[in-house]
Formats: sequence, structure tokens, C-alpha cells
Amino acid sequence: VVGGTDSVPGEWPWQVSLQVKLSTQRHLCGGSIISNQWILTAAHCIDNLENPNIWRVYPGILKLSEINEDTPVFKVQEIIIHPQYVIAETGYDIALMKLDKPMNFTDLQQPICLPSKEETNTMYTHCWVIGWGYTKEQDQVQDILQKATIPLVSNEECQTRYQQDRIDNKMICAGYRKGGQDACKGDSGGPLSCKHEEIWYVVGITSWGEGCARPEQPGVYTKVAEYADWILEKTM
Ligand SMILES: Cc1c(O)cccc1C(=O)Nc1cccc2ccc(C(=N)N)cc12
Repeated sequence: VVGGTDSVPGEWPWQVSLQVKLSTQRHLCGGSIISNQWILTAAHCIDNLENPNIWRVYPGILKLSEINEDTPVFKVQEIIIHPQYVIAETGYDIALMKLDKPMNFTDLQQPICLPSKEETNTMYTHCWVIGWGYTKEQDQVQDILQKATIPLVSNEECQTRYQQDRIDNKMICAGYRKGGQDACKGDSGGPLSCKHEEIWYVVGITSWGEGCARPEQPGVYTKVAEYADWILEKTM
């Protein structure tokens, strides 16, 4: 996250670190707990990493440095990538990970609500992007989970900012015209979390953007409400 601040323990209990264990293990993407056995993330996180056995899911984490051999970790039983996904810029950047066993919910790990598809026109005014991703375009993964509040941008305005791409109604954009605060590489797959009438919803999934936090280049997110049926079909 560019222009963010440190989160505090338990502030974002639905946020998970998705890590890949090859010769070494490292954080690659964020994800959201949406039930006791399912994680919502971005399909582009899985590019060339489709084998579920290499993934490790860490819930209830604030600092990546707190992870050690004794830290509770989940393996992945199944990965479901949206069938129409090709690359983030053309959409359908959504995937589900089924944990090898159900997790118990605690103050530090619990689900975020899915928006219903009827809520595709709710005007969310209190949205936050979170993650351990870069804090500038040439950077590295951060230790402490970062947060930044970002205003939603209309698709019409977002389309004018991205002339080379099609910003369709299954995408949602967020950013400041002057830039400065945004998601970035390593935050991918994490939630754009919006509080509406005292309830938090995963309104977006961090997907792409031209650079990070550049003026007039908002972040582009997968619009979760547009996939409510698909998510329920795959997870129920
Ligand atoms: C291509 C690239 C890098 O190599 C390093 C950092 C950023 C980029 C880049 O252009 N954009 C990005 C690459 C990968 C994931 C990204 C996620 C969010 C955003 C966002 N602005 N909301 C930009 C991303």
C-alpha cells in the first residue's frame, strides 16, 4: 500500500497472507476470509502457480516477521480460478482457495461479508485498501500490514484514465486524482473493504493499475458484487 499507515492487531481479521513454498517461502498476495473454509483472492496471483500444494495461508497475522514454524497455517485443498480470466486488465480477476480444513473464528481471524448482487449501486463512502505490498513502485513486501482509505471513482472517470483498457461494470476503481495513496504489487488479491451501516463488505479485490498511486491513475479492483452468484455456486 502506498501512502498507508500501520494497522493494529485485529483491525482487519479477514485479511490473510497467501504464501508460496518452493525452495523458499514468501508472501505473494493478500486474500479475504469469506467462510470457515474459503479464501477470496485474485486470479492473477495464481498465474503459473496453479498447484494447490505449494500454497500456505496465514490468517490472524499483523507482521509477516511473526510467522515461524509454530504459527498456525492452512494448506490449500482446491483452487478455483474464474473460467473467463486471462489477465488482470481484461477482468474476471477472481479466484477461490478451499482450505484443507475449516478454521475456527477468533477476534483475529473471522470472515468479511460478501456484498449481494443487488448492492451493485450502493455508494460506499468508507473504503480501505490493506496489504503487505509495496509502498512505492520499486519496493519490496512490507512487514506490518498497511492500510489506507481511498475514495471510489466512477467507472466513467476510471475509463477516461485508462484509454487503452476497457473498464467494464465488473470492475470498480478507487483513487485520489492527485494520487499518493493506492494499493500496489503484493497487495493483489486483498480486499477493498468498505463499511456500510456498521457492516464491513469486501467490495473489491485488488487487481491492477498503471504503476501505483500515480496522479489520475486509480487502482482497479474486481467488483465482488458482480460475482456473488459465482462465489455462492462454487462455495456452497
Ligand atoms: C508493473 C509494476 C511493478 O513492476 C511494480 C509495481 C507496480 C507495477 C504496476 O504497474 N502495477 C501493479 C502491478 C501488480 C499489482 C498491482 C496491484 C495494484 C495496483 C494499483 N496501482 N492499484 C498496481 C499493480
